[in-house]
Amino acid sequence: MPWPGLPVDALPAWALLNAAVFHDVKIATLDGKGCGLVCESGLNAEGAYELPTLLSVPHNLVLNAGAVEEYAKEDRNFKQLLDVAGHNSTRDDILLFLLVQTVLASRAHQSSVVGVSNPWTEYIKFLPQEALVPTLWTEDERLLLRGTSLESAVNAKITALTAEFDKIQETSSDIPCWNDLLWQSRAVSLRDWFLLDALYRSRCLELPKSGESMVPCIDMVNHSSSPNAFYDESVKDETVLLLRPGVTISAGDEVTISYGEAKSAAEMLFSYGFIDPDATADSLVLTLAPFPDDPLARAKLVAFGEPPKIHVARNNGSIHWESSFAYLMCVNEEDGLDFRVLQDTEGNRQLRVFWQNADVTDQAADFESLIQSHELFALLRLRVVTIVQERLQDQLDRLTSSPAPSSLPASSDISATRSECARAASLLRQIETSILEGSIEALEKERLELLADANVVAYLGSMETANLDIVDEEASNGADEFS
Ligand SMILES: C[S@@+](CC[C@H](N)C(=O)[O-])C[C@H]1O[C@@H](n2cnc3c(N)ncnc32)[C@H](O)[C@@H]1O
Repeated sequence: MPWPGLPVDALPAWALLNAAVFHDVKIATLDGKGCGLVCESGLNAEGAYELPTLLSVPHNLVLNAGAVEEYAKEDRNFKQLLDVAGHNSTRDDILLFLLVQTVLASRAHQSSVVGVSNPWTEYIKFLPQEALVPTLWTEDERLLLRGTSLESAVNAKITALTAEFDKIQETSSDIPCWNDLLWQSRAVSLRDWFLLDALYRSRCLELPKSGESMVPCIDMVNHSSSPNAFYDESVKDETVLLLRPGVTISAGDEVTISYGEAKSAAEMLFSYGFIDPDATADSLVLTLAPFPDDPLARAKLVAFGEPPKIHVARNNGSIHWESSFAYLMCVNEEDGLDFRVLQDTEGNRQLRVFWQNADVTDQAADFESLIQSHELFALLRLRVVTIVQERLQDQLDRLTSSPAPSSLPASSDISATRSECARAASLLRQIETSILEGSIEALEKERLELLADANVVAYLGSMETANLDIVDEEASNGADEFS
């Protein structure tokens, strides 16, 4: 759709009309970051009893689950759309609302029987029409993520977004007014849906009272690893941007908040389209799949109930990793694992998980605790460490065998990629390579320690003897056949 746009210079007029108040700050265009908020005169929160307010936004402008419901009460056509295509999550409902506002904004000069205008119909015109999040990268650009933890995450998100868009089209095409407005005139494309998703992800906030929300004007504030401001909800239910305690800022300084100190480089790039090398948590998350030849693989996945993952983090040089599924993955029937399908009196069938004859269905996601007291815990831990180490090694091999953006010749496809994407991908690759190398080394150390554990040595010794006995037996059976 022709994306509606307004210059950001017009934002103060919108703010005035809608009672959003800027105090000593203004919107400005900043190098490499799009728009941002800049201080107009010096402010000081040192020893202040009341922290200086930089921006206040009335509650009626906050876009959250409740606001979408309220809008649906005013607009029965939107209610119909929401009823067939929404009500799955706050995010989905907000995206549907934004989709409608965008179409209304882009058709402002044309008469339409659907859609009630509201402050967001205008505000959406100030939002950027581009976002550097990888779901909006070109195919060539996405190749730069090969081997990083974002490779599969971005592909999965693209598949999910495409399915969402197809579903909205399918369910709303039966409603004549929405069919006319959204689909028949081809007003909306899949790329629009990707952009709305990117805008939502990079601009939504978690407010103490209003929950997951988009807040106009406050969503213009950029991120810094040493932020000078923070947002909150006031007693009057306004969303306010306040100067941080103890902070002094001068005219011309940029006002910034933190988008989350605990976010990894991959999360920052995925949600916001940039990586702040000073402020990302040294961590990564990888998917984990059960052994392809495990006959219990399907049951384990169903019992676990969520996509299996490995989390790795490095704090002050020491590695921490966690993978609940790896514990379930490494136990089998001979260890005491069992699955039974039980049927209740109403005929509903349910998969139950048993560990050493006890029903542990409710603890299936925490097998680490369940096996702590097992006499062969060290052996089970060795299996888990080996699984995790092999998965990380596979990832590292994939990462290092795909060429880094900077090592590609100018004539290669890299020239078809934007430099911001190449820079971000290159930084992500460096960060993840270093975490993977450090983690593999730590896991190898633990693996060697476990191999020296007395119980493990005794168990492996007994297995070797048993194997030799089988070989002897087979050899003597073979001799019989030829005698
Ligand atoms: C909440 S919006 C902030 C307003 C945005 N700059 C604009 O022009 O509308 C978040 C987006 O701003 C940009 N951004 C914020 N902080 C940044 C930073 N420190 N470095 C680079 N880009 C940043 C990213 O594009 C991010 O997705």
